[in-house]
Amino acid sequence: MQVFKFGGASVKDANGVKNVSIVLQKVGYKNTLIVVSAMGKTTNAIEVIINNYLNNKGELQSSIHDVIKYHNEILLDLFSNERHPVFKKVSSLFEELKSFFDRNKSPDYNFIYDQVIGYGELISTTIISEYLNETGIKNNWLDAREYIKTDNYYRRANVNWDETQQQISSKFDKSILNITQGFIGSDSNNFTTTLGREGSDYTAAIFAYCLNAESVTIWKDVPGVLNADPRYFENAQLLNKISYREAIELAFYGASVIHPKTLQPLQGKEIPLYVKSFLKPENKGTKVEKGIGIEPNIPCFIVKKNQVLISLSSLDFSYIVEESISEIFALLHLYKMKVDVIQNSAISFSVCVDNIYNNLDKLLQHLKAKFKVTCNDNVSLYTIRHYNQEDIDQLEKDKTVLLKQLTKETVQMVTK
Ligand SMILES: Nc1ncnc2c1ncn2[C@@H]1O[C@H](COP(=O)(O)OP(=O)(O)O)[C@@H](O)[C@H]1O
Ligand SMILES: N[C@@H](CC(=O)OP(=O)(O)O)C(=O)O
Repeated sequence: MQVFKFGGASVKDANGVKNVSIVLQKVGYKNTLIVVSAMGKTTNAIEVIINNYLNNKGELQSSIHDVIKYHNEILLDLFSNERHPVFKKVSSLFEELKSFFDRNKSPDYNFIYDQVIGYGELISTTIISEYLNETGIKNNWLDAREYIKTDNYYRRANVNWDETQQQISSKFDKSILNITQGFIGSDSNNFTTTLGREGSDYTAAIFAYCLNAESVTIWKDVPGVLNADPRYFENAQLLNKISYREAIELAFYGASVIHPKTLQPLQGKEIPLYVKSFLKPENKGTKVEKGIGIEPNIPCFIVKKNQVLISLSSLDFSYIVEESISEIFALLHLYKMKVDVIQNSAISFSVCVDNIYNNLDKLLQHLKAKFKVTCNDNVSLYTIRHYNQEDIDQLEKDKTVLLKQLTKETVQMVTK
């Protein structure tokens, strides 16, 4: 049993979908589960729909129409016969989405978000499943929400492993080619939940764990895991092999090529993870497995743009120690801030965060009641694993370093 994951970038247009079929034919698809994300930037587009529903009703219909149009163009390119049942299936999914807005009475943004955002994945898998059937790759479409069971912490739900294992063990047919959605699950009341942005890799790992799969392959627009994001660093090099530990560290520091939660279930059962190019599927890519370090052994660079550096000091020169630090962390948790780096001294505390859920203003308001607060937004966080001084000097050139932290293996710098 193997699990394949195709992300939004791999199915951003009709050619991408056609390429999924080519990849499957080249590498084989016996006893395979395919996990797919929403097409291209659909998740961002549905976020716009949700914001319009809540704050800008006048734009709601046109933002829905944009997403329908994008998918219709892909459908028309893939299916020459407009009477093909896929057209009806996709339009009923859009009808369902719209009818949620008509019915909904909840004012809870996180709940609304999760009921709507997963339509990107439901639609993409419907289109791809039908297209593969059309090209002779017979497959079975599964609703991931019937398998991935979670709590109701909407937008970053936690997996209920026992329930999920039970659903997968009792219902999943390993002998056929299955296709399902990444990113979504459901709670005990069967409301849709999501696993956090970019969570489809994690879905693949959850299924792999519960199915005792032999491997997971994430198909990417890059040759594999590189020692740096090629969008920001020239001459990024392919890492042939990395250990789970190293991959967890890279993902944790923000290497967006693998979702951070993905590695933990895989390493638990020593299921290897391959990261390969969907353009050159025959190439080896990167293998993540049990073992030591990285091969080749070179420094790895990670950059997270658009972060926020919050610096706090006490109003009355009292120490910022255990009690106040735990209070600060409670607020960071409450506002779902992703903490990147912290640094503290006697009367000051700095934290660099990723404001993923747009709660910064609320957090700052809360903090200002207790601390003197300064905030630098739009800063970049650079991390180098296995650094040397030359790399640091190179990075620091032309930048203002606001915070720097070194350990034996890792240096982190917040820069403006
Ligand atoms: N260390 C890295 N190695 C390879 N790619 C990286 C790395 N860090 C960041 N990336 C970026 O991740 C991108 C792939 O992720 P993403 O676009 O989210 O794909 P998907 O939609 O398939 O999930 C690459 O195009 C690359 O720019
Ligand atoms: N579609 C979701 C889940 C996901 O994992 O997407 P991708 O595989 O394209 O990063 C998102 O954009 O967050």
